[in-house]
Amino acid sequence: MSSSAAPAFKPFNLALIQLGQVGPDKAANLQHAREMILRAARGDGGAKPKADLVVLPECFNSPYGHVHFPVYAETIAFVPGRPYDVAASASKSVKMLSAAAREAGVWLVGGSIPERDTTDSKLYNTATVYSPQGDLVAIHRKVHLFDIDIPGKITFKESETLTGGKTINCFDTDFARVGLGICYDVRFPELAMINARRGCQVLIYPGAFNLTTGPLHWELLQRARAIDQQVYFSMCSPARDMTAGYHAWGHSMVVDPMGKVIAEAGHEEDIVYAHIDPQTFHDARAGIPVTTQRRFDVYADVSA
Ligand SMILES: NC(=O)CC(=O)C(=O)O
Repeated sequence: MSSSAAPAFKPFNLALIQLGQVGPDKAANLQHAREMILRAARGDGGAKPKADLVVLPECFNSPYGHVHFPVYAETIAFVPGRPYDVAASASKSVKMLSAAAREAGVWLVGGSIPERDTTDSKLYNTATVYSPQGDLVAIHRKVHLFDIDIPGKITFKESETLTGGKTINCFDTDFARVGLGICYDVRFPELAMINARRGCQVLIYPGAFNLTTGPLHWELLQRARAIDQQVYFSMCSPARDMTAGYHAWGHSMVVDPMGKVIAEAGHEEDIVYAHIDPQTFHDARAGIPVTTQRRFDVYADVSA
């Protein structure tokens, strides 16, 4: 987590890969993700502007489900602030993502993958981030585990095999400070607030809502976080696959700091592009100055 001043917010192009074909064959998942990263970075062969920052969805290299996490888990052993040797990494996913970011020359939020910690063998749902040089610059372990039980609809218990992360994470690019979360983390405004109060102008959460919670909450939560923190907020989902064990909602989305949805996918494989304009961010904060109207004399500052 950076404690320095955030970089000046500059315009940039964001591309979300709503990845399809995520099946049991990890090598095939990685190969397909790589092709889509290169395609997204190049603006779909020139049809769209080239992307500066590309995002993959939650659990892009493995089927989504607690039984799969131990089988697909990879060790990463990233220590913030220390140089990371991608070539020596045991993670095939890290190697692919690093090479793809470097080849495409883009910042890359590499969705999330099941991760096994090298010291205690605990499993995490972990996002990794790469610079255009292919350096692994940040990770985020999903803090809030997706444990829900809606009778007759959906029961899911990530905590059967996963442990929740303990840190709040962001990274600096040459155009913005970007805060990270993963899926269920969006339901906890504190995480978004802390990253926003630490200077993030953009919050990105790989995610995979489902056919029960997606229609009601996916857009609402993103617009809520965008408005209450006055930031760009974006979630990137896998495409829906009704043959898979988990049916993702899709609808990868980008919301501006006024709460307007500026880009949205359907439920099939797609790449969604959005131009991120800092003026909207500055106008939102100038016009509705909640960032300077907080009453920490009345309630606690959770970001302190
Ligand atoms: N999959 C998740 O982590 C969260 C989700 O689907 C929801 O909150 O709903």
